[in-house]
Amino acid sequence: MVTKHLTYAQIEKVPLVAVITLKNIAQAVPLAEALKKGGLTNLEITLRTPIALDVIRLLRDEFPDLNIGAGTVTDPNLYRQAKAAGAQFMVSPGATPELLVEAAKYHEIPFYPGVCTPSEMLLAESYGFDHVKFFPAEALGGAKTLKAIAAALPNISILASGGITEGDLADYFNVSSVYAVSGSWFIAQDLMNAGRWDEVEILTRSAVIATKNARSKALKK
Ligand SMILES: O=C[C@H](O)COP(=O)(O)O
Ligand SMILES: CC(=O)C(=O)O
Repeated sequence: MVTKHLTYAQIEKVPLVAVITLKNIAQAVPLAEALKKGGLTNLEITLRTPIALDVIRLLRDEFPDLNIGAGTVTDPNLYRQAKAAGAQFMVSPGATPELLVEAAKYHEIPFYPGVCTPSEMLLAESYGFDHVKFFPAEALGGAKTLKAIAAALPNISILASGGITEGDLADYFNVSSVYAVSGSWFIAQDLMNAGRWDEVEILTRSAVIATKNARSKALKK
């Protein structure tokens, strides 16, 4: 069983991860600044664009106080490249045995294998990963599905992602095994393209406050 890493604990402090896909590297620093001012510290840079590894390197240099991870880490080679770029955590939409073996070599870097089913959760756990990403959460039935799974697999911690918006947060955090959510609903591409960073900051602050409220209400139950 994986011990609780520093970065798992860091995500748990503000249990919200921004999922960021950037095509323009000039947006990286102003976006990270807006997210940071809004109170968010966990940034997942998806490896879906050619600049993604450069963005990770840049943000690690510029924001030593933020938790910068890599998303869409779909094979061992991408895992190694993201590690070399300085990613502090790794996320995948799904996982192959080869990827799980590679990630298991570096348990100091938290890895969230993507899962859809209890079988995939058990497979991830058998490689030592008890924190997984449930993706695409809303399309898979969202909190209702997770509640049913948590009844049988209460020790697998869930990062829920995919189609989640602010109004869904209470439902997710009411599921005992959900420890964090991730998404992009507060990072509107049109605001970024227009350089309206103040508005990104406002949306981020709202998402952070809603996340903290949803979790603290759930913990009091
Ligand atoms: O990694 C996850 C998703 O791409 C984030 O989902 P979202 O863009 O639907 O919030
Ligand atoms: C969707 C997802 O989990 C990823 O891109 O990493």
